[in-house]
Amino acid sequence: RKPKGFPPGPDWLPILGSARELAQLRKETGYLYKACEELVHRYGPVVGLRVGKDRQVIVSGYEAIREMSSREDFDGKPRGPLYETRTFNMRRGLLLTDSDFWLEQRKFVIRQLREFGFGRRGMAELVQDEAGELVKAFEEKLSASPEGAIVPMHDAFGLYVLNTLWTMLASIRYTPEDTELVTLQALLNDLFTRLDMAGALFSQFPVLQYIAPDASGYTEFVTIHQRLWKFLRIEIDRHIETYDPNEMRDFMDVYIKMIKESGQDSTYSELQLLAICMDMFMAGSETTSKSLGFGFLYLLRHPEVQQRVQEELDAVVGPSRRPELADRPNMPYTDSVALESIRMFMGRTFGVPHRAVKDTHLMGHFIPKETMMIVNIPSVLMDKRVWGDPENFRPERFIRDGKVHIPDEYLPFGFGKHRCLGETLARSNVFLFTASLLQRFDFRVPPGEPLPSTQCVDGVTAATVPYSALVTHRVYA
Ligand code: HEM
Repeated sequence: RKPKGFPPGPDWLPILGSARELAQLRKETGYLYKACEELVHRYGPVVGLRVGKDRQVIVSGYEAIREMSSREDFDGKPRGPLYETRTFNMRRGLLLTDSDFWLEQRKFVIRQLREFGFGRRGMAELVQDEAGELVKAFEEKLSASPEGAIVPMHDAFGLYVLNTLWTMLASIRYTPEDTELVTLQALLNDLFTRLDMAGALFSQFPVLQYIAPDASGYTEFVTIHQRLWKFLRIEIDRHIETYDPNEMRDFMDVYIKMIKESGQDSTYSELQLLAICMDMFMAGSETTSKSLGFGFLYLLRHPEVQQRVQEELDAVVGPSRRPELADRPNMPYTDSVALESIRMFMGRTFGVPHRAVKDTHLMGHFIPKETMMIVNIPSVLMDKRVWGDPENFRPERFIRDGKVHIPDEYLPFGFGKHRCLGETLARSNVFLFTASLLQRFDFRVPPGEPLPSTQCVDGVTAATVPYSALVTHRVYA
């Protein structure tokens, strides 16, 4: 039964709830975010649904999202098999935890990451080094065919983005030869195209875990996560074995120190460390690399944007030294290309869901305790009233009087207490990776191929369709 005053939305059928209407809309429009656009059109900015066992509310538009994200009533994170299976059937990590446990852990993680790299100087060096490695990888591809190489771009960045994070976490750099890591990234990417931020079939209809574990995707979900746990566990064990209390090498060391010092009843544990690493692995690397994937797709479609970035690079950096993060204030156009790349990615991706921790109201509607709140970020980042032409890749939209101006409605990193803690690193990576590649190379559509499509692949986070670029060395005048 719909609770009285619950937000308007599709009918609730027995067992299925609104799942059929939502699935139908998704089929017609091709994407969950487009289906939600249609629901907003029909019912308004706060839409109420029931999908299987989950009572869900889709929150859309700047006003509603800002209000929801800034109120403690909605600071909870969803419960249920999807969210807990990934962390050993417990509520662990940072992405999907709440209450005092999450507050304490989030505070600790932010403080320690600042120590090991988020602080401006440390992070700048780290990101610059990794951008250098990325350029080197492209140089190698070109060494075999100096007249130009066809490079798959949609997955060109994952490893290097992950390295910026993993150096801080565990002093590790991976290479393309680390096959288990490359396989894991591919498996997770693939898995994420079959789930979405609103849940998974086996989570909304938990009985499917038992009667149809394979068909509902449950077995695959568990198997891939077990493989990831094993992979991350090896590094944690290595840190425990070589731990020296007098020499803190990275985040893992300080976390282990905290476990040793804080005792059994504290929120610090090896499983929590493993869950934090897993959250970082997922939230930190694929979001940034997919933003870069969207960015380069639009650069191929808009050679004039690429040329303007290169003109700015020539004027500010020149050909003989590498771009640095310190150049960013003098490169508003390239910085805006980074902002626009992230907008194009999150303009098709939902935020991490929240949960109402008590009976409350939002925009005049009654929201019962335990309702899952789905944050429709595309409704703001693709809002015509805010951006005018949101579908167009137009970095100039962020420039006012020659400086970068970020409107309040630019919220790809969320809002409020759960706001993304990797924003600084993500923006730095997208800026510097883009600048470093465009300083050395030109990117064009391979001869005979059409422009890469802007149709994306739906999933937990949106991805570009696979595409390649013809990469050549830049010729300086
Ligand atoms: C372009 C890249 C990125 C985008 C678009 C992005 C976006 C987001 C969004 C929308 C949220 C949810 C905020 C909310 O619930 O209101 C979030 C949370 C989070 N992000 Fe990011 N993120 C990015 C990169 C990163 C990076 C590099 C890291 C790692 C350092 C990271 C770690 C996290 C964590 C741990 C959370 C959970 C925060 C909490 O609930 O306390 N993200 N991110």
